[in-house]
Amino acid sequence: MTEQEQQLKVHRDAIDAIDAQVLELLNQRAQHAHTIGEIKGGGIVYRPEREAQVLARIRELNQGPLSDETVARLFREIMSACLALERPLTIAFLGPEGTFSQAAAIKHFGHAAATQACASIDDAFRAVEARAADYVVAPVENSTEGAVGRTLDLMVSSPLKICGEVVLRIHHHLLRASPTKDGIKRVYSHAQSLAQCHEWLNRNLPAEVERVSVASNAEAARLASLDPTAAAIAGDAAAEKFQLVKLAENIEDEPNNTTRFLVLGYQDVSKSGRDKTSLVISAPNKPGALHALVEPLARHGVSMTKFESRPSRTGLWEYLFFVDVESHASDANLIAALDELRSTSAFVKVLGAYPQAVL
Ligand SMILES: C=C(O[C@@H]1C=C(C(=O)O)C=C[C@H]1O)C(=O)O
Repeated sequence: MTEQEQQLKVHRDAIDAIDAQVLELLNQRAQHAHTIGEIKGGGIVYRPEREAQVLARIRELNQGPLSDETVARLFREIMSACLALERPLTIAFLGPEGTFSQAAAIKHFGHAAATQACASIDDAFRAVEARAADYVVAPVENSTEGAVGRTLDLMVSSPLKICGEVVLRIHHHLLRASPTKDGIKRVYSHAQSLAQCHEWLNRNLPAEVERVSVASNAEAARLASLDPTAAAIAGDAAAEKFQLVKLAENIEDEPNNTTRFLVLGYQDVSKSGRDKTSLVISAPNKPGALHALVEPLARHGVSMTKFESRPSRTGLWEYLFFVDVESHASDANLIAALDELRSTSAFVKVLGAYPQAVL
C-alpha cells in the first residue's frame, strides 16, 4: 500500500464507522417519529410548526464545515422519510411534472412525499378540498411579476387554510433539443417567464422569433423537445425531464428572482415562534377606508410584511386587501386588532397562521 493509499484508508475506515453510527441514529430517530405517530392516534401526523422548529434548531446548532442551508436540506429529507413511515403525504401542484410548483412542493415536503400534477391551480385546490390529496402548493407572488391573482381569488372562498410558505429562487434557461441557437423560429414559455426574461430575449434573439405563451414552463419544454425549430424558457427540472440542452443559463432579467408559494390543507397550525398570519379584508371604495383598515393593526403593534389589493369579484365590496402580518393568529395583539376590524369591515377572513419559511 502506498503512503497515499494508507492515508486514504484511515479516513475511509473512519467514514465507515461514522456511517454505521449515523445509520443507527437515523433509525432510532425514525422509531421515535413512528411512536409519536402512534401517540397522535391516527390523526394528522404532519406538524409544520414542529418541522420549522427542528430545521431552525439544526441551523443554530450547526458548526460547519457544512453550511446551514445544506444541513437544513439534509434534515428536511430525514423528516420527510420519517413522516413517510406513517403514510407518504400527497401534494397537489400545478403540473405537469417539472414545474417550479413541483420543485417548491419537494423543497417543502422532501422527496418522500408523493406529488400529484394537476391541470390548473383550481384543480390542485379541488384535489385537496375533495381529500384526494393532503396539501396543495400554489404560487402566490413573484418578486418581479407580483401577485398570482388566481391563487388569491381561490383562497377567498376555499375552506382550506394556509399552513406553510415556501420561497424558491427561480432560474430560467433557454432550452432546446439541439445545441445551437441557429434556426429558432419560436420560444415557448409561461407568460410570466416570458415577462421575466423579456430584456434578455430582446438582446439575444432576433426580433422575428415568436414568443408563444403556454400553460406552464414544463409544457413549453415538452413542446420544444418535439419541435426542432423551437426553444423553451424553463428551469432545471423541466430541462432534465425533457433532456434539453441549456443554450443559455440564468437568463432572468432580475438576478434575485424568487417566487413565494403557499401550502394549504385542512389544518390549523400551532405557534412555532416565528410565524405569519395571512388575512383578507374588504374595504369600501371611500375616503379613509384604507386607513381604517391599517390603523388597528398598527395600534396593536402587529407588523405587516405584505399588503396587496385586488378588486372584489363578487361586486359586494369594492376591494379586497390581502395582508400578511408577522404574528400568529393566536397572539393577543392580533386577536384584538381582528376584533376591531370585524366590527368595521364587511368581510374579514383569516387565511391561515403558519411558520415562516426556514429553508
Ligand atoms: C415526529 C413528529 O411528527 C412529524 C415528524 C417530524 C420529525 O421527523 O421530526 C416532525 C413533525 C411532524 O411532521 C412530531 O410531531 O414531533
